[in-house]
Amino acid sequence: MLFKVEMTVNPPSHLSEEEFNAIKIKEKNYAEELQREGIWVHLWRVAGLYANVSIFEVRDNQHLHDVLMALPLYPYMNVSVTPLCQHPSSIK
Ligand SMILES: O=C(O)C[C@H]1C=CC(=O)O1
Repeated sequence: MLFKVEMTVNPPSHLSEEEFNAIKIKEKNYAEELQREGIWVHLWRVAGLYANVSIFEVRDNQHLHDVLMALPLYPYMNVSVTPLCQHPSSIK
């Protein structure tokens, strides 16, 4: 199942720069692992914003939920999920 996921990061004011950077390193490692596994299929920065537009390929809704809940930055993000299906004019 394919989903478009939009994430906007809201850096917390109660963490030091070092504490937040440590979370960002964990997030980067997890994001790279999910990309290597073929789960995080596309990851695009939204120009001018601390936000991304992503495509996830997962087994089911529960799988997507588990993947998103495990994001180290999840507590500091607004996340929006849109289910995708085949476009009738797509040649893929
Ligand atoms: O920077 C972001 O958009 C948030 C998040 C997504 C991947 C990653 O490494 O951090």
